[in-house]
Amino acid sequence: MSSSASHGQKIAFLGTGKIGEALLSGLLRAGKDPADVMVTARRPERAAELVAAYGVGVVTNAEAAKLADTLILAVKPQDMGTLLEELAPHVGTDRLVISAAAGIPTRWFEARLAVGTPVVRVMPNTPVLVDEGMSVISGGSHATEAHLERAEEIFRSVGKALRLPESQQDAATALSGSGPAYFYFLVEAMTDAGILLGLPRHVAHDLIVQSAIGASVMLRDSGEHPVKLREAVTSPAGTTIAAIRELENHGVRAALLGALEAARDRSRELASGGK
Ligand SMILES: NC(=O)C1=CN([C@@H]2O[C@H](COP(=O)(O)OP(=O)(O)OC[C@H]3O[C@@H](n4cnc5c(N)ncnc54)[C@H](O)[C@@H]3O)[C@@H](O)[C@H]2O)C=CC1
Ligand SMILES: O=C(O)[C@@H]1CCC=N1
Repeated sequence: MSSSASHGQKIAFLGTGKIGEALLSGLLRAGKDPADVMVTARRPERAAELVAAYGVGVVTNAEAAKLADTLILAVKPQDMGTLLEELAPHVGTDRLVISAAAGIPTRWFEARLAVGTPVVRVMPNTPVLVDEGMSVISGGSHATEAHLERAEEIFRSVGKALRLPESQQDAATALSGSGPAYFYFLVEAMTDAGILLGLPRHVAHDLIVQSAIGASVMLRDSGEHPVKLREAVTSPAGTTIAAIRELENHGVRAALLGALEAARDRSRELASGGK
């Protein structure tokens, strides 16, 4: 991973909840100087926690706009309207505004910021906490190649970053933004299945988690199609095909198609910071 994430540039996190803190910790691990990082927080106790854990500065949203070169907005889509009202008068067009919010398009920010302010939309995911994030990046109408590279440098320091047209952001949100949750859900359900089969919970957990890690590394590194990898596990008249038949009988594939479509649709609904 890069050890020079936006070297010397000052970065502010506006909203330091789950994803904001995950990104913050990743940037610091990648070598970013805490003196160049600031956060904003609504509650003083939260601010104190972040200072104690990371040694970064705490500022107000307006101060962040004045002090930081790059502003990473990581509040809920529903809170973005209030944040922008507070922030917009202080953001110069020489700042880069990066939004990590689901759904909200760059044009929504551009309409609220001074004309010409560069905006980049990014959909990261929580594995940025372990430097295995997947971040999808799209530029708004005033974002130059240099702005996109600055955003890429930040998000590459905590995993992979991929540029996609903004029209594909809602789909990317459904796949990689929410994606880790689907795997956790599966692991949780399969651990319960282990309990049903009589294994102690910690044993079931360890068996499934290591299987997930092994399968993930093979998916990434083997160059094989997932169907091939599954076929290699599925012995004739064996155990795996008995399980696969149950999954097919219960429409798990169709459920996944429907689930990701629902996530994509919800992202679209959040386009205006909706409820
Ligand atoms: N959690 C995830 O896996 C991912 C979340 N996102 C996006 O990141 C954003 C944040 O999501 P989470 O971290 O899950 O939510 P969260 O609720 O954990 O964090 C949001 C934080 O923003 C703070 N906040 C709200 N208004 C503020 C304001 N005006 N000034 C300063 N701080 C303020 C809240 O106090 C809270 O700490 C959302 O827009 C979401 O769509 C994107 C990718 C993945
Ligand atoms: O659930 C959400 O809305 C956020 C966006 C992607 C992952 N978490």
